[in-house]
Amino acid sequence: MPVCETSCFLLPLRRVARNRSSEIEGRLSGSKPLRLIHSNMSALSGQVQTVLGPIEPDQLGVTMTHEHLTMTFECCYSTPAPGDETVAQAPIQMKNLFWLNQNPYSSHENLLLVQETDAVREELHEYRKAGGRTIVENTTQGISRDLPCLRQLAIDTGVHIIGGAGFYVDATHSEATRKMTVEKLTDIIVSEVLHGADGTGIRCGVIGEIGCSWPLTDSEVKVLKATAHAQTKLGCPAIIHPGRNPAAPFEIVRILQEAGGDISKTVMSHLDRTIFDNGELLEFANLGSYLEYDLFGTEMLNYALYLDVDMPSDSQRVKTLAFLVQEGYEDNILIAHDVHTKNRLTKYGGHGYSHILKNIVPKMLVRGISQTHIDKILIDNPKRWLTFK
Ligand SMILES: CC(=O)NCCS(=O)(=O)O
Repeated sequence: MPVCETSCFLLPLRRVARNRSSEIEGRLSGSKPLRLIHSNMSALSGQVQTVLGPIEPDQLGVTMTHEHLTMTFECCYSTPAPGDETVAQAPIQMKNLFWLNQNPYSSHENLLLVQETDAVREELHEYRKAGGRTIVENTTQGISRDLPCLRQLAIDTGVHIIGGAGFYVDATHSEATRKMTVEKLTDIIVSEVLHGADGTGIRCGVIGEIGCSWPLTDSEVKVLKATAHAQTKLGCPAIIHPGRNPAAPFEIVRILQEAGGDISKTVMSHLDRTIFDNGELLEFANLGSYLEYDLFGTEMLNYALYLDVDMPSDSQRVKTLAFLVQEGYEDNILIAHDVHTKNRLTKYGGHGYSHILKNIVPKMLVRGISQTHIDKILIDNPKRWLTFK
């Protein structure tokens, strides 16, 4: 298990060599052949790849960079506290919603966002009305990725949806995945972007969310290296789910860098529940990845997936964003809700996919984050990240 001492997290950023030739061929939606002439150049260069095909970056508009529209999260089921078994097994109902919001991972039913496509479709219409245009759907192998469903939702709602290539955390890796070499994993990720995933022909437009535990497992390290190799070949965006420890994002960046990854096109997700010290946050920000606060709407006392963590409130998240802007990192910030359980949907009394646009943006303005900075966070930064090199 590669556990790293603090000193190895402080390696300087390295420039990635990007001039190796490659002869990889792929096919764009509708069967146009795609040839990678140089390692980081393809027919996708300068474009963004949605589940309906490539689009111009200017079409993206307001973008949530970390959501799920259909997935299962049974890998993170948490046994209910003694005495809570009955409520945990009851169908979701009004009188249980407070309990559910405090214990979202202790109800099996709540972990099946996959059952809520109609509700999600309605929410996407609301999202468009609120000014939203694009969603990056981060569901990867292991948590029931369903690209045909994403494609249908994009057609039904007009929201641009970008699918994710690669693998979630080790607990969801199959034995076959765990046995794969880095080269094989790289081939799979590259193919999911160039040819389509899960035998569908629907192409992913980002790598990730790539799942990491704390400590990292051997299989996760291989997937990280494969992510870096695929990114080098494709010049594409990547997004990482770090393990629940402040050292995790540093270690992951080091592994990606050493494997030739492009940190400037990589998002570190879930910083809300990962790095709490402002000094440490600035140290991490200096490494050059995008800094994602993607748990907006999640407010709970006991975070069952790691009880040591005090989950911040939305007000505290906004305060951290204001701090990062004040420190000059406005070009690196991304935000989202990471809806991944039923209780987060408005159908179940949750905040839905429009909470940031309806409630958080006004709060950001009140706390001194200017409209120009908000536009960077919601439009310009996602566009830069999602555009293939
Ligand atoms: C789907 C997913 O990975 N969500 C993240 C949940 S966590 O609590 O931030 O780890």
